[in-house]
Amino acid sequence: MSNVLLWFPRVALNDCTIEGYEIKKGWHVNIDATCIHYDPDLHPDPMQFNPSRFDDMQKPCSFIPFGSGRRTCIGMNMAKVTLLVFLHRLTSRYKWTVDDPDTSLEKKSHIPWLRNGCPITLKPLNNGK
Ligand code: HEM
Repeated sequence: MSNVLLWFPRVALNDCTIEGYEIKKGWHVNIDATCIHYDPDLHPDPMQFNPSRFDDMQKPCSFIPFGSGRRTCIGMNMAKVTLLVFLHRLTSRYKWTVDDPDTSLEKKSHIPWLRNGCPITLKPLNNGK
């Protein structure tokens, strides 16, 4: 599962131990969202495009595309609504034809892409109105 921000930083306010790792006060810690999103223990078969995986309750902090905690993305809800409207328009007003059915992925700078670039053809339904 791809995420926009690959990792985000935090500064430890106190000495602490997380899962056996000692972290000293003042250390800069990067939360590696990419690593979390590709962990097969959290997301079985993580390279598979499977929106139904979100039907089940997720373990806390296992899916963090908008970050987590006090500095969570303040645009999260705006982004979700914008994407909802955008996708609704694309799916309800156009007929989609996938030009190349190959679903294999390749990685570019840690981010997985469809190898074929996902060529599709959109034809407006009802003249796009
Ligand atoms: C799909 C769209 C977006 C994604 C995936 C995204 C992702 C993120 C992530 C991962 C962070 C860091 C959170 C953290 O450190 O815990 C962040 C921070 C932030 N985002 Fe977004 N973002 C998106 C859209 C937006 C939009 C639309 C806005 C504004 C209209 C926005 C404004 C901000 C701001 C101001 C912060 C800094 C918050 C802080 O440090 O307190 N983002 N975003």
